[in-house]
Amino acid sequence: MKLLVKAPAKINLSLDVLHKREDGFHEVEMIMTTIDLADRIELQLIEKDEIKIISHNRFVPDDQRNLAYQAAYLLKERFKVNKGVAITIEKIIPVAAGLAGGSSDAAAVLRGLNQLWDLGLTIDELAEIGAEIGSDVSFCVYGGTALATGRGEIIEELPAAPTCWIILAKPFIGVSTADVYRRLQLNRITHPNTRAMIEAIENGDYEGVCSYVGNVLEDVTFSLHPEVAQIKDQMKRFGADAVLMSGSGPTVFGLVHHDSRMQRIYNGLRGFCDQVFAVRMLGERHKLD
Ligand SMILES: C[C@](O)(CO)[C@H](O)COP(=O)(O)OP(=O)(O)OC[C@H]1O[C@@H](n2ccc(N)nc2=O)[C@H](O)[C@@H]1O
Ligand SMILES: Nc1ncnc2c1ncn2[C@@H]1O[C@H](COP(=O)(O)OP(=O)(O)OP(=O)(O)O)[C@@H](O)[C@H]1O
Repeated sequence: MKLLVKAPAKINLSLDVLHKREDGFHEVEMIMTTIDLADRIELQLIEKDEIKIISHNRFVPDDQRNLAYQAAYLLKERFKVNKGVAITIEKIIPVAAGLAGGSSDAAAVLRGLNQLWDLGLTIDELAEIGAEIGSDVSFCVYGGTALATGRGEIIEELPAAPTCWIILAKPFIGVSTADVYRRLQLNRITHPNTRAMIEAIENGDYEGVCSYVGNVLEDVTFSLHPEVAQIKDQMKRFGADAVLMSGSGPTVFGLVHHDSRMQRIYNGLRGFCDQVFAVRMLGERHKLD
């Protein structure tokens, strides 16, 4: 038996850090939304009682370091499943890019194996299990648009953000999320206005969304990799309505309303970025069926 599951990337429309916690993680307030840039995951039941990862991307581990493996392992152990699965990952989302590629693969495996192994878990239960794998996995289990708090695993659904083009530009570098959080200087933060962003989303106010984007991790990554700040400046100069780094970076995204301007920015960036995409937001939560 075989199942195909989509694993969409996320962007952070805003990312605030409130304080550092006793457990070493940071207390965050993030507005996240899924976008139409997705890995494709194929799950196939196999005879042998093992978890097999197949990926043709040299940056993606094919063993227990893979978050998709960890998702399958958690379900298998917890629910005493004695069936094997082969997980083939067709990687479309850039790796270590701030787009939650690995987390989304793990979330897709949780949703898919819930079906394939007939576990009958609710989406909330899957999200709770996801939090054991990584802070972004719970959000990825749900998808859509949400406020994420705690270390990122407490999810409150929001209405879909006003629709527009998302232009993504990733320079040829990877960023370590742990390193960026470690270097963050909490006393130097200018906090984004998360409440105003939520209100703008609830009112379908595109200009409001554009004016309240903010990410406190930007300055850390900019100081480590000045080319990320340069891409942000370029995208602004080409005329994006709002520009922000996603997560811990290095991917920078621009919000753009008009098709013609999207095309101009896309063409302009392709000259000097490793990867450039123009996609839409997904808007809707995943459905379990
Ligand atoms: C930057 C974001 O991607 C924004 O969505 C997330 O906050 C990070 O999510 P993630 O990559 O799933 O993070 P995890 O795999 O749970 O953690 C990676 C490392 O980032 C740091 N980390 C992560 C989340 C958080 N709220 N505080 C942290 O300090 C911790 O050092 C942790 O060891
Ligand atoms: N399924 C996977 N896809 C990609 N990378 C994975 C996967 N599983 C584990 N990894 C490892 O995780 C590291 C970070 O990759 P990932 O693409 O998930 O980062 P990210 O998009 O920055 O994540 P986030 O936005 O959640 O911080 C990679 O360098 C890779 O070694």
